[in-house]
Amino acid sequence: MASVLQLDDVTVRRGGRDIVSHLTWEVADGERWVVLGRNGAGKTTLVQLAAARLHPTTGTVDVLEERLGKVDIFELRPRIGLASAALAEHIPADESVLDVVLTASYGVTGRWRETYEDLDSERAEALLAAFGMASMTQRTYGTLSEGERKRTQIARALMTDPELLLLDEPAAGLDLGGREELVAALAELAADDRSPVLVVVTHHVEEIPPHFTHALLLRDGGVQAAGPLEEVLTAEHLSATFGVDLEVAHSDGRWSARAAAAGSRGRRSA
Ligand SMILES: Nc1ncnc2c1ncn2[C@@H]1O[C@H](COP(=O)(O)OP(=O)(O)OP(=O)(O)O)[C@@H](O)[C@H]1O
Repeated sequence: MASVLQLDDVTVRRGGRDIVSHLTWEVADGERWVVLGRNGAGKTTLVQLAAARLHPTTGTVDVLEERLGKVDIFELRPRIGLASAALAEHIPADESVLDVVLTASYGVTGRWRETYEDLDSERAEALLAAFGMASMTQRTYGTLSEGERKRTQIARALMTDPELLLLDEPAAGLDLGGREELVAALAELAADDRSPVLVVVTHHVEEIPPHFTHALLLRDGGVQAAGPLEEVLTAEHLSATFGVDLEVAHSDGRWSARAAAAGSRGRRSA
């Protein structure tokens, strides 16, 4: 299987501190990854590296078999879909939902003088429909609920038909219904062979969609554990990652975790 992401002994130094430290991680074609870790663990920094928006201080990063520092990043970036809070801040509130998705073809936010082909519009509409937004394409982005905004951002990230899709905390700020709708949409995406390789950052194992295959647990900028979900999402690994004694459960493709009951140390599930 082709390597989609290959980070080798990567360190990112900021403010005199290593915020990612000697990190090695490989993602292959067809895989669907979740990245978990406590606040400040380095998840967003890792996504920035994978999105070719940040270079490592030391070590090497290959994205879609292109080495950062050697490849023209403006040719590489359209092959990568990214949805993050930082990018969403640049979406104008008065932009129509359809244009939010359509402008991704030009790597811009905010429509100006670009001309779009009918095929582009059809694709944008189909993507919005796939995320339950068919009836809202003419609404302005500023009038959407947080859940609707998140689904619009993912449709936008898919517009360029990327080979790698990176979603940084797509469920942040959603209510329970919104989270479940998003998880269902991501499960459908994950189950489809034609989908890009997926990497989703989250704080909560409850947000891992069915059909996801692998997990990376980050702690203090390094790898706590990485590999197939069932091997990585153990009570031991998650407890070490979050610094809390946790119990983990898994059923019907969904995961949950909570603080271990007093006296339950040593008889954790999963
Ligand atoms: N430019 C910078 N200068 C100094 N420190 C930075 C810089 N950017 C990030 N950091 C620090 O690096 C650490 C990792 O940040 P990052 O945003 O990658 O974490 P995260 O795991 O995404 O956190 P969260 O879950 O809170 O979003 C944090 O402690 C953050 O304060």
